[in-house]
Amino acid sequence: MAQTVIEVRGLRNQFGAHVVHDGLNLDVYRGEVLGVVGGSGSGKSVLLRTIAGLQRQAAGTVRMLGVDNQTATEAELAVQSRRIGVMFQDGALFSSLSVAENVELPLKSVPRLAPETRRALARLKISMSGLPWSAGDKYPAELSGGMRKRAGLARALALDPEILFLDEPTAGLDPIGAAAFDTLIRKLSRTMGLTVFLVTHDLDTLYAVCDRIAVLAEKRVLVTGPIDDMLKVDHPWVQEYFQGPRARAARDTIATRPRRE
Ligand SMILES: Nc1ncnc2c1ncn2[C@@H]1O[C@H](COP(=O)(O)OP(=O)(O)OP(=O)(O)O)[C@@H](O)[C@H]1O
Repeated sequence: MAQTVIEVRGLRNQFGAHVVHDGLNLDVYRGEVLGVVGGSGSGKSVLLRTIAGLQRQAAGTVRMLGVDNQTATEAELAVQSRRIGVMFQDGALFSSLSVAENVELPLKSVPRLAPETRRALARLKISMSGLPWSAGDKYPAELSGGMRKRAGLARALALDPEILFLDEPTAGLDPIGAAAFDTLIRKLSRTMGLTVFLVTHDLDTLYAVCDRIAVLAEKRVLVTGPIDDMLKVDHPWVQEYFQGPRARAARDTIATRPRRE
């Protein structure tokens, strides 16, 4: 039986009178890649931020890695935050720091880690993210969008997280760069046993990378399941998204692309 690493129950999020989530339930299992989809403004990023501890819910419970975010102590939340990694759309790097310095930053929270070990670990994560060794000395402004994303990924992986949160990892990448990023995510999840919470609009990514999909609509998780199950869901947005011409193209693409375990 798969272990639940994220358990969300009765979640409510709102900004003033604008209710984004209401009665939202979700389970995420250890080692899976969960793709979170939904229309623009359906609350995918807000859900990611709430689970990752970057913002507090108005009501409901969020339990991650056995820690309830409302009853946990500050110390427990600090330990929990070191067990997850978050990669934002544009990498969210500090522009005044080199890539290596950006990746080293989370490692500074590890007590008694010698500076040379920290540097070596940062370089390791940079190469795991598919960047050349030399990229470590570059500043974010000197990198392409795709390289910045990989640098953001390297930083998210710095502390060997158990859960990786990715917000639109392939947005803005050309199709070849996006496919390469999909392959990298799949490889990392399989080799490191990572659980991945992946917010995306990219149908190719859903087909290539995700074990299960969660669809956000009507302020909650409408349905979860493997991508093939989505074709049977009787809901206008789900049908339009998963049965439209782009979905058909993604299915055809993936049929000709070997899925790497
Ligand atoms: N800090 C905030 N203050 C006020 N409203 C917010 C805030 N953050 C998000 N919202 C609102 O919450 C709703 C959900 O936003 P969110 O960014 O989660 O959507 P999304 O599903 O990720 O959308 P997209 O696919 O367009 O990125 C939106 O209507 C947004 O305007």
